Amino acid sequence: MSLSVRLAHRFGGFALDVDFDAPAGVTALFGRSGSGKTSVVNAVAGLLRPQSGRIVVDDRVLFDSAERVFVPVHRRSLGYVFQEGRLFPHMNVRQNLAYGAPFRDAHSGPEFDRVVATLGIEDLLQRRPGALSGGEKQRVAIGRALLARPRLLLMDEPLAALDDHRKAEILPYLERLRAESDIPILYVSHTMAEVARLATTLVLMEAGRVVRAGPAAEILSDPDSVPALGLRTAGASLHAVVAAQEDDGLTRLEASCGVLLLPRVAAAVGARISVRILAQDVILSRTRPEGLSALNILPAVVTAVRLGDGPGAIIQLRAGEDVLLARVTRRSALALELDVGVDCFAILKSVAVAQSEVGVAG
Ligand SMILES: Nc1ncnc2c1ncn2[C@@H]1O[C@H](COP(=O)(O)OP(=O)(O)OP(=O)(O)O)[C@@H](O)[C@H]1O
Repeated sequence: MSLSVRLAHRFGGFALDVDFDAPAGVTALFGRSGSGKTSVVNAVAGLLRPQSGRIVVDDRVLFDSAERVFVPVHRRSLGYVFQEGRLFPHMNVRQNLAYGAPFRDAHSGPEFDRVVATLGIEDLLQRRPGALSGGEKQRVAIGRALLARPRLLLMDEPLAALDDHRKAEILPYLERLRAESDIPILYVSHTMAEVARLATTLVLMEAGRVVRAGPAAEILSDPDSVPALGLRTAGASLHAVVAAQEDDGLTRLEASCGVLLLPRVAAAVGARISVRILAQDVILSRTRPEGLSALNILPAVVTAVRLGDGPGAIIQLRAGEDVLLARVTRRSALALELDVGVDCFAILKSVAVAQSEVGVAG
């Protein structure tokens, strides 16, 4: 299943002009406030009628300005999850889940059981929304959207109203949804950690336009995307298997480039995980350093160098089968002669990896 979006629309001085495809998996629309993300979602939902363009889900045309096709909101078969769960307060969770579902087995049956289990809401079915936490409400809202059997799920900042703890609690459910559902999910966020963890496809927006679109891992680890992604949040993901939980509170991970030791990662031994390493948390050395407190020193090869206009540089590295980014000064990049093909060592500060940066490998 897939979504194809091409649209142009003008609101006063703001011009929206986008063209992208969203295959199965999570397609994140990422960009600054006011870049046009919500307007795109509204056009796909049928809440905004663009001045021109074409929107197709699978083979179904939802909008085509040339053919004068505009399918109204209620006939688009889309699931929509907002920032606030918007559940009915007088209904319990089971009734909320069944609301709007076109089939009788929405109340019970295998489809119902599967959705409820994916989202871990089995124990909440009799409760009313007033007795749920913010994260639980969002899980129910996602379940309700799924039980309506949508062709596409639209999620506009679904975690924005939650604190970091609740966000971390709900992210594994979204990862499970990504793995188990073949419905494309269009996901709006301006939180890079969330996007890096969930997105399979990334659409970067700036001032109403798409500046990059494609596989998320590729764009996130490309030094040329760093200006659009933000210097402080730029980074790449390492894939690893949890090898052991050590007695001193560290978790031993095995990645293709070597062993990593991180503060306790809440995952079972044998689990495949991905760890996001921020570019600003990587130091480079041409020789293997001795006598450093850092535990994680990985052999790597420079694969790209991007010298910015200012004092900084972004270095892309290959470490085993993974790609890393390092942010260093232009002066260091030149002094260390960090050119493409050069062997070096990437030194990671183990404390730098927050729990929210550890996800299930997609
Ligand atoms: N109905 C409207 N009438 C006039 N201008 C609008 C309308 N809807 C959106 N805009 C303008 O279009 C631009 C894009 O807004 P949009 O909400 O799509 O951005 P966004 O990237 O989702 O922002 P945020 O992250 O803050 O939600 C903004 O400048 C906004 O003021």
